[in-house]
Amino acid sequence: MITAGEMAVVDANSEALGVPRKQLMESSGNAVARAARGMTSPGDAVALVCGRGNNGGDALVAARFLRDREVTVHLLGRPETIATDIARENWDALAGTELDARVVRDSAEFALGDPDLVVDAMLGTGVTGALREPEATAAAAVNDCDATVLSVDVPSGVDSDTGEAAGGAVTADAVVTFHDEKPGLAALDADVTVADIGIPEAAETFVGPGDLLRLSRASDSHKGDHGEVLVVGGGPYTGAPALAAQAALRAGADLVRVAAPESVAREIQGYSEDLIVRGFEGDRLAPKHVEDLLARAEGQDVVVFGPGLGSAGETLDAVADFLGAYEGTAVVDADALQVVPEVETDATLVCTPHQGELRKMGGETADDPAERAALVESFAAEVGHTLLVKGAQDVISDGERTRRNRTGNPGMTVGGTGDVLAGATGALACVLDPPEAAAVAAWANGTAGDRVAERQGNGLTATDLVAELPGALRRG
Ligand SMILES: NC(=O)C1=CN([C@@H]2O[C@H](COP(=O)(O)OP(=O)(O)OC[C@H]3O[C@@H](n4cnc5c(N)ncnc54)[C@H](O)[C@@H]3O)[C@@H](O)[C@H]2O)[C@@H](O)CC1
Ligand SMILES: [K+]
Repeated sequence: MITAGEMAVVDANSEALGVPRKQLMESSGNAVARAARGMTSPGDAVALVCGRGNNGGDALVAARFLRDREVTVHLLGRPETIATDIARENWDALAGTELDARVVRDSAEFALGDPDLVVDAMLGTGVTGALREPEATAAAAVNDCDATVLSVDVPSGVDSDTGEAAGGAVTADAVVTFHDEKPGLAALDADVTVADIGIPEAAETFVGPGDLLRLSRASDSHKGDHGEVLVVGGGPYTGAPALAAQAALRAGADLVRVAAPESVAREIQGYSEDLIVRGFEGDRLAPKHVEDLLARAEGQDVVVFGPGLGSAGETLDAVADFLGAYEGTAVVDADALQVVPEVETDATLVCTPHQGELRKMGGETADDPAERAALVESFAAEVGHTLLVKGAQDVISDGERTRRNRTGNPGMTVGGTGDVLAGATGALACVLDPPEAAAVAAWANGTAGDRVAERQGNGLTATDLVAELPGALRRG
C-alpha cells in the first residue's frame, strides 16, 4: 500500500536515480493501453477522457499505443491550460498521429458518443474538492453511458488515500493503478490492477532527495512553529552538546536550549550566543537533577538526550529515571543508549547508535547491508522505538518500515559528526514522525558531509557539517 504523499516522495527519488516522471508517464500510459486492449477487441471504440494534469497525461500516452482501436481523445480544457510540461508534450505528440483528438473548451462541447470503453483520466491524485466544469459534466456523461469504464490510477473524484468520493465522482468498473496498491481503492467495487511502471527499487529502499518533500508538507500543515528542542548533555565532554544544539538550530528548530552541568555550561554558551544554556549543579548528570530536567522538558517538542554525558553510574541512573518518567519525544544518543532496553517508558524514542553502541544495547549487526537492515528492523520491533543505526550505510527502522541511507563519506568518521546527526534528528522530529525525521536527518547529514568533502577534500570537521546542513535540507 502506498499513499499519494509517499508516492510523490518515491517519484522524486526515482527522478534522482535517473528515471524521471516523463518516463514513468510513458510506462503508466503503456499499462493503461494494455488494460484497455484486454477489455476490447480490434476496431472497438475507445473514448479517452483526459484532464489537464498528469492523470490526463497518462491517457494521452495510452492513445499512442491504441492505434488498432477506434480512439477518440477528449481533452477537457484548452491545451494552453494543461498543468504540466510532460502532459503538454504528450498532447503535442498526438499531432503527429492520425488519432481523433478533440479539445473540449466548455462542458456544452462535450460529446461522449457511444464508445465500447471509456478511459477515465480526468483526475488522479491531484483532485481537490467536488468536480468542477467541464469535468463534472463529463463525469456525469461517463456514469450515464453504457460503456465499460476503466479509470486511470483512481476513479476521478475519489481520494486514493481514504476512498472518499467527491461530489460527481466517476464510478469505475476497473482501475489500473501504478506501482503499488492504494489504501482508498481497497473498498471500491471495481477490479483493481497494479501496474509496475519501472520505478527503481532504490527509490524506496534508500532515503533520497525526494524525502525532503516531507518537510514542505510539514510546513504547510504544521502550526507554524518549527519546534523547540532541549539538549541534555555535557559532563566529561563539552563539545558534543554544543554541536548537537547548533545542528538542531541549523536543521530548522526555532529555539534550542541546553541543560548541562554548571562546570561546562558557561563553556557551551561560549560556542554560540544563539543557544540558551542553563546549568545544573555539579560536574555531571545525577538522579538529583532529574526532577528539574523533567520540568525543563515540559513544553519542549523534543529532547535530545546524551551527547557528552559520559557513562558514570549515577549518570546512567539519571538517564533511566528521566526516560522512565518522560512521556514526550526524545532522541537518545551516545552513552545514554545503553539504558534504553532496560527502561519502561511511555516516551517516543529515536535511538541513534553506531554499530558498537547497537551491540551494547543488545542488538546484532552484519556486514551485508540488507542483512543488517533486517536485523535492525527486528531489534527496533523488540525495543519498541525508532532506531537510526549509523554506518557506511545507515539503517532507519521503526520495526515495521525500514530504509537505508547511503549519503556520507569516510571523512565523516571524525569526532562530533554523530552529535550533529542527533541534533538534526531532534529538530526534524519536531515537525516529522520519528522514522521520517531520522531518515531525513541521516540523508541531510551525509549530504552535508559530501558537499564539504567535494569542496575542500579531506579535513572535514563536525563544525563544517553544521554550517552545511541548511543547504543540504533545501530542496532543488
Ligand atoms: N509517481 C507518480 O506520482 C506518478 C503519477 N502519475 C499520474 O499522475 C497523476 C497525478 O497527477 P497530477 O498531480 O498532475 O494531478 P491530477 O492529474 O490528478 O489533477 C491535477 C489537475 O486537476 C485539476 N483539478 C483538481 N481538482 C479538480 C476538481 N475538483 N475539478 C476539476 N479539476 C480539478 C487541477 O487544477 C490540475 O490541473 C496520478 O494520479 C497518476 O495518474 C503517473 O504518470 C505515473 C507516476
Ligand atoms: K482517473
